Amino acid sequence: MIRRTVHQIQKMIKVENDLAAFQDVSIDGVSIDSRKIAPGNLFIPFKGEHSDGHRFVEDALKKGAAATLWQKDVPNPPANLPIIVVEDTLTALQELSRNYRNELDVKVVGITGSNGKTTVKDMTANLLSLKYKVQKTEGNYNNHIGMPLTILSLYEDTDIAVLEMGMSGRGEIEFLSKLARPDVAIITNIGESHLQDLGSREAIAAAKMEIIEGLKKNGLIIYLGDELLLSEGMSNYTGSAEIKTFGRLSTNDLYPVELETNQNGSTFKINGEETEFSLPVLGGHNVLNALSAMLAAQFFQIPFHEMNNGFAGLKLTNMRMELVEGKNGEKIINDAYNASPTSMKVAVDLVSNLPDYERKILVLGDMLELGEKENEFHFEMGKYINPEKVDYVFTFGRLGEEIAAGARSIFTAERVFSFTDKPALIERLKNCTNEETLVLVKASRGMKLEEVVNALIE
Ligand SMILES: CC(=O)N[C@H]1[C@@H](OP(=O)(O)OP(=O)(O)OC[C@H]2O[C@@H](n3ccc(=O)[nH]c3=O)[C@H](O)[C@@H]2O)O[C@H](CO)[C@@H](O)[C@@H]1O[C@H](C)C(=O)N[C@@H](C)C(=O)N[C@H](CCC(=O)N[C@@H](CCC[C@@H](N)C(=O)O)C(=O)O)C(=O)O
Ligand SMILES: Nc1ncnc2c1ncn2[C@@H]1O[C@H](COP(=O)(O)OP(=O)(O)OP(=O)(O)O)[C@@H](O)[C@H]1O
Ligand SMILES: C[C@@H](N)C(=O)N[C@H](C)C(=O)O
Repeated sequence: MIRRTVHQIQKMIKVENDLAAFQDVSIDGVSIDSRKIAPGNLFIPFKGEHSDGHRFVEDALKKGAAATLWQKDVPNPPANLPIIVVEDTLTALQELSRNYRNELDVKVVGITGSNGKTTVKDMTANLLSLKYKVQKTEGNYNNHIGMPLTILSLYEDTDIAVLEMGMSGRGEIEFLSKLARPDVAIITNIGESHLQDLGSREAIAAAKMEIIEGLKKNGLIIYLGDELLLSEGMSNYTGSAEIKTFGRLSTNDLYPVELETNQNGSTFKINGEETEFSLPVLGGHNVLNALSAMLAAQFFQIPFHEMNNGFAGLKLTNMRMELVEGKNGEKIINDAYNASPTSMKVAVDLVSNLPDYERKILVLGDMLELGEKENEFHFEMGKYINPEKVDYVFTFGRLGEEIAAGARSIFTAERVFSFTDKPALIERLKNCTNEETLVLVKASRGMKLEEVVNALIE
């Protein structure tokens, strides 16, 4: 992580006060939360929804912070302390990370897309770790605050940084890409996430393709070639970066052959290779995610035939197709981190086609931020479920009731239950499960459906 003196920091960001007395103070890492200060940190206070981080500056210093930023418009900065006054603490965080990134000899893989960013980030980091010292976005730190923090956590000797770039509006990916200046840019897919803000899938695709704006000239663009919005958008690309596509279609640079999925994961081969790859994570969509990671690893001279070792120990960030067991012996796929129609259909397909379960139950909640067609998306989701492959449908939330309505148009009524009260759903669900049952739990982050999973486990 970043290690610089106050003297050096003064050259990296615009400072508004005299720091002569603190020139040799050395910072080691950055924190935005005084409750998580590590010795030597630079504390960066933000004004938040509930409180102003400036209230915790002295506490942060007492807890071992070496120095702290202070936003100029906040009155009464404590005197005679290593306090660096700046115009705006968020801008200062971003500029510090931009300049730190440019001082490092690190290569960067930037990942965006509607679904799969975190998964592809984990896969790519695993493959690159076969040969390089790699750091990656932790958790979901992928926005205008999280990504700069990730960059500032990089060590001087890190070879490759794998950075997740998230967005919910136009211009956000361009900002992140120009800050991180990736060598490789991956666009996982175009779904419906953030339709509310962007208005159309075309606009979502355009927003994701902003990742090219900061891409190095001799870099590589990797995208889902099956997605027409991307292949059309990329047909206008006139830059000098290389382009590689992945997908199910054989028109892609990389595509799976002999793909088999089961309850332990998937096995597959790729065009032009004899190696059989084994992916220990559920879902055919994760094979596509793996292909994009493989193209990134190939760019850094890791041969395809060595990549199985990178998949072997793969553990995805939690709540992404996470298989756990409940108290009744039921298997639960905890896919509760987030949901959009594309990702929910992929999860329903997986459960519908997994063999060896006597009973399959879907627990589906609201998919948020879908805009004015949200009811239609949910009703269609309900109609998408196959009553010959799924036994019961439980829904949670206001929009979940639309899923139930859609399901009831093809299921008999006693197989569809809709709830707006989580304890009631849990109670009913517990009476439906045993060791031969498979349960899928999935909804948008805001629904916190992991609480259902936790209730089944505890
Ligand atoms: C700045 C910050 O830390 N915000 C987090 C904080 O928010 P809140 O406003 O509630 O803070 P408070 O008012 O409580 O406190 C103000 C500050 O004071 C600090 N502090 C407080 C108490 C104390 O004793 N000591 C202190 O120092 C405190 O740390 C504050 O800095 O808490 C919320 C709840 O935990 C957090 O959610 C909030 O985090 C914000 C949202 C954030 O952006 N955090 C980033 C680090 C991050 O990357 N978070 C990711 C999620 C990113 C995300 O949503 N990505 C989207 C796509 C991008 C959309 C983009 N348009 C956007 O706006 O995000 C996606 O779909 O993936 C994560 O947490 O996983
Ligand atoms: N290629 C894909 N196609 C469809 N759904 C996917 C794909 N990859 C992952 N998913 C699903 O999308 C959800 C989120 O996965 P992941 O966290 O990897 O994506 P993300 O883009 O980081 O999500 P978010 O933007 O919500 O943080 C999970 O339910 C996962 O199963
Ligand atoms: C935080 C935002 N980017 C997001 O993921 N929204 C989903 C839909 C949610 O919060 O549920």
